[in-house]
Amino acid sequence: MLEVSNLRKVYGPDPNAAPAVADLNFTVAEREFVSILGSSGCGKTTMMRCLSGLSPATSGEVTLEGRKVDGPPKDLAFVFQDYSRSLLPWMTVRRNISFPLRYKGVDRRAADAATEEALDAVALSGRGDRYPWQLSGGMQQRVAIARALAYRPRVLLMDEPFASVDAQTRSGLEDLLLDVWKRYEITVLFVTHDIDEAIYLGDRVLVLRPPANVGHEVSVGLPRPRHQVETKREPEFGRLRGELFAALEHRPVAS
Ligand SMILES: Nc1ncnc2c1ncn2[C@@H]1O[C@H](COP(=O)(O)OP(=O)(O)OP(=O)(O)O)[C@@H](O)[C@H]1O
Repeated sequence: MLEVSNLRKVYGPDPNAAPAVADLNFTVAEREFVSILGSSGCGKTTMMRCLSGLSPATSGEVTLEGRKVDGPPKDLAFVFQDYSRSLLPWMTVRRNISFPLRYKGVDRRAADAATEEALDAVALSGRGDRYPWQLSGGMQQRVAIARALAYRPRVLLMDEPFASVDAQTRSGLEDLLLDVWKRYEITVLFVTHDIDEAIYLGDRVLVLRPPANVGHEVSVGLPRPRHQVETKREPEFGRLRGELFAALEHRPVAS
């Protein structure tokens, strides 16, 4: 459903300058969960901005269900790392979630219903009247996820969304994400620095090498539903971790 073909992105006016993304090709199937790993500065955020239509590609293209992405598609939502900047502090949690829906033209009743359902999905039903700054970091990130879900996207792009929360909150958010991914039947692209998180969540893991292109790819055959302790104890989990670690280090990958 999502196809990236020969994507290239060069910042600045000189097209011959070093690209942030070059020769990037991959496809994502409907309802697939694809994790993306890559070293710092290799171009992951740039790639996500091109996929979301927020940043124009220098060449190549991204298509979503056969249609070229040349601006933010209405079927797509994104959640970024910095929730403190993505939520509007002067609006209540409920308004933060419903605002994009109203902006999209959804009528008030439907927007309110979608907002309540999304709040419930992220276990924040009782917090709709709070302001973001009255919530913990993990709760704020759940609001950002609820906002994306209420929007009813078919594709969800997430750029290191759990990087700024503590380890325990993070595992809770991972399981919440897997739950809503299944329930809402969405397609997810999830950028992370964390090898374990990439394996735990994904159907597939892509390793980007600078300038962002797919240097290695693994399919994750671990059964679902996944379990934070049991899944990570599986020998296959350990094998994948070793393979991805070597791929990130640009070492030959043992098969
Ligand atoms: N707006 C910009 N203008 C110019 N260069 C940029 C801009 N944004 C990013 N870059 C450059 O593009 C390259 C890739 O950056 P990008 O933020 O996409 O990497 P990343 O893999 O997401 O990094 P990190 O994991 O540290 O967030 C870097 O060399 C960066 O300096």
